[in-house]
Amino acid sequence: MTAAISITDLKKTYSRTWASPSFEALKGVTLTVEAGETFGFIGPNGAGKSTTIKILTGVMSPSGGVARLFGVDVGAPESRRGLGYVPENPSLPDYLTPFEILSMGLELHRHKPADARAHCMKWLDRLGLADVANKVVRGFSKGMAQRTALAHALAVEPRLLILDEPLSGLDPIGRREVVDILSEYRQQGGSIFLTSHVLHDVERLADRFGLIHKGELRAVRTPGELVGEDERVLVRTEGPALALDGLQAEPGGRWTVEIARPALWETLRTLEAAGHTLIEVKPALSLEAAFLHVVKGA
Ligand SMILES: Nc1ncnc2c1ncn2[C@@H]1O[C@H](COP(=O)(O)OP(=O)(O)OP(=O)(O)O)[C@@H](O)[C@H]1O
Repeated sequence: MTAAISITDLKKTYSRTWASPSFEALKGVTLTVEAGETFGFIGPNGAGKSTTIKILTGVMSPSGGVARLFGVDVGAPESRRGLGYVPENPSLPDYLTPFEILSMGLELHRHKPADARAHCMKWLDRLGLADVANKVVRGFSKGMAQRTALAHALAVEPRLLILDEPLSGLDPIGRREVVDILSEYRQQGGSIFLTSHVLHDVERLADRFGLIHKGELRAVRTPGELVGEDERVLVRTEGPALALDGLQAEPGGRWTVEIARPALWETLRTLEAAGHTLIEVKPALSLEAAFLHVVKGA
């Protein structure tokens, strides 16, 4: 089957301006995202994530290499057939309503559901926007704008969703809802390419992660591989204060401590002896830990 995304030796150099020298933002990235796969593109600020997405979506051209969507070079407009794209800060026409924006999306993509009105309302409702469906988007919060852009992308029933930091403007409940919606899309066979600074946000969603740093793809891993590589665990408890290295207070008498895996049982015994109740133990799958580990080992 043709890959949803195939990128070979992709390069981007931003040309010199009066204020700054030329800059190599992508130094030859190669990766493949299979149809039906969810790929998390993870990296710190300035790593080259948005540059990659802008090339994939035809917003800018590469300086070298090849990128294809479903086998079609991204330079050709046909490559964007069936593509749903949500940029990091979606700029919506602020004189339109969410309903009008979704309706326009259907027209542009020539997507003709049996009842277009009901179809748009279904997606607005799904993204928690039914109450504001007919209000102009001027004055919407970043989260609401992001939800509108996501509803717009999903309403065209895309075969590929490209999402730049889709969770960044959302509160924790919003994040969970959007992760659920994306999981559903994925279960129905959709392909997703999404970026994030925060591994934790996408850990439930992605089949594989690509770790990008300074314009280079340092590693591609499954969540299982990352957890296996991570030798640190996070313990959360509730109870009285005690002297324990690295123990940090959270609101409401709760505590967290990140420790090396071999120290787990001893730490648990210490916390239990101090009268603590265990809330959770989980791999300390922080971006930093996983990323440093992989980069060091690469
Ligand atoms: N138009 C531009 N001109 C010059 N340099 C640019 C331009 N756009 C991006 N860059 C630089 O290219 C590098 C990669 O930027 P990019 O936006 O792709 O990173 P990112 O991984 O998406 O980061 P963030 O998480 O902050 O969005 C950064 O150092 C950035 O400053």
